[in-house]
Amino acid sequence: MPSAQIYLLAGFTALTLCLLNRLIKNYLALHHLHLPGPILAKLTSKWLLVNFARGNQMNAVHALHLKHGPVVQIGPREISFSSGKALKDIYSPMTKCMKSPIYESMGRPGVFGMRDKEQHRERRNRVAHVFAMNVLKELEPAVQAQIANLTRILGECGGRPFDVVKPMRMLALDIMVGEILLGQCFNALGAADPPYYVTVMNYVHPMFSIDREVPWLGAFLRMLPIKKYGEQQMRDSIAKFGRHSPRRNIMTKLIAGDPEKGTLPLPDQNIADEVSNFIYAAVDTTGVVMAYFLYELASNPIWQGRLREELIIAEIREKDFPYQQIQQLQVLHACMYETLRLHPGAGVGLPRITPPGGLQIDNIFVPGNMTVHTPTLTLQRDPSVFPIPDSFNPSRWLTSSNTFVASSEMQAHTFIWGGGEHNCAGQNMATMEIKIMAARVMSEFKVRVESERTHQNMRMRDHFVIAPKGGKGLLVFERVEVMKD
Ligand code: HEM
Repeated sequence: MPSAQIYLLAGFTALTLCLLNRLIKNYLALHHLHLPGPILAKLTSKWLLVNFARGNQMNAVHALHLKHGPVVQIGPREISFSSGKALKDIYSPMTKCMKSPIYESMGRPGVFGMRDKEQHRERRNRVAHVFAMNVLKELEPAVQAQIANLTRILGECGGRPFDVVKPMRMLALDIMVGEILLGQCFNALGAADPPYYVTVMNYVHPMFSIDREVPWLGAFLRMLPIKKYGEQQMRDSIAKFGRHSPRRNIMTKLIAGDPEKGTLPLPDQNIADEVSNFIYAAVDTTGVVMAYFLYELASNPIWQGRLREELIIAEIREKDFPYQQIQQLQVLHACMYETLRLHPGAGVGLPRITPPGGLQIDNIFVPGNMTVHTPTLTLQRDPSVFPIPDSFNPSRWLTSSNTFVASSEMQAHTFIWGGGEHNCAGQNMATMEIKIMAARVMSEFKVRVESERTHQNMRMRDHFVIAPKGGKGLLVFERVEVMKD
């Protein structure tokens, strides 16, 4: 009778053969294309997963493009393209690519995670009314009040170093989730402890992608309280205000539907799902971009000066910061675009799957069911389109008479809000918040970086959404002298 060692050896050999078989299959999947890329990435998707888990996917892929050019293989069945042509092939409204399965693990089935094109189109139409410009107008007073709260806190700091990272996230939470989504104030900005589900969100980001590779962890994800958050908030809203409340927030608007267009409200469960996903889509993206906006202005006093000059000429402060006018400011727009070029909320490629019959992408025929993407960070730092790409230079977006302009090449290499049918539904809301914040803060304060440490801390990492590596960024805000006639 064979001994236990022989069984063990047989088991080990079988396992090794299985693994080898898998690695060889992986290696051969795209071998005929002879693409550059790390050998490990061609053998196993764990190369990308490890980089993701370390918050290093965006930087690792960017480094590969700098080394190898516009096409690199980053997984056995995964290719990253960095040209404007590829961007069009993968993400245009007519593309045959669809969102990759990873989106199904990003929260609950809502407009963000829906992969089926028909289903997505129907849902997007059903929620579109809450993102309309007239809704923005109604929401402006609440946004203004929250940002006035920020400038009050900055004033109270009295020139002491102020960490912009956590407060900007809390501000986005107060505005996006509190005021805009739910119509109730969290007062997270300035609170000693953040609301509980912020802590949960910190874990959710990395878990999403781990769920892609280690599906049993999905079971754990489904147990997190963030999943139930939308439901509780919706029940509270209906109990407090009824189903036909004239109150101005997205929750009440979703519950009421869009009577003007005859759009019926979604079933309650779907509303809860959407609200839960909007929280994910809205808070960290807007919060981190605002933090980087202040950081870039602090690092570039010349642009701070030019922006302040524009604000003074337009008498924005005297007129109490009306968004209708802030919206028209060209230097402000250029500064915001330049911030988003360098620090796109989502800097990694947004993963898409090629159609079963394959697809020609930037002169390469990619077989069906492969993951393809265009990393936003790399695209927006293409030196042939944006010279000296790592430097903050809003003048690349401005004519000599300070009019915002983007050449067709620049447009083709800008992917701040995603594209095609999946472009960001909340981009107007985010823009309003970012611009009012910058206009109010720059009208009242001069800002500078505290020390070299700030630059180190603000270097970027990402877990789909970008974040500062050091988790904080100390800036010093000092009141601007108000000129009197
Ligand atoms: C600076 C802030 C923001 C940035 C940079 C940003 C960026 C993006 C990007 C790149 C996408 C495309 C994702 C993909 O295709 O995988 C997206 C989608 C989306 N965003 Fe935003 N976003 C921001 C703020 C917001 C806000 C405030 C909301 C409000 C709820 C929002 C709601 C959404 C939704 C619902 C989608 C999914 C759209 C769809 O697939 O139909 N975003 N966003």
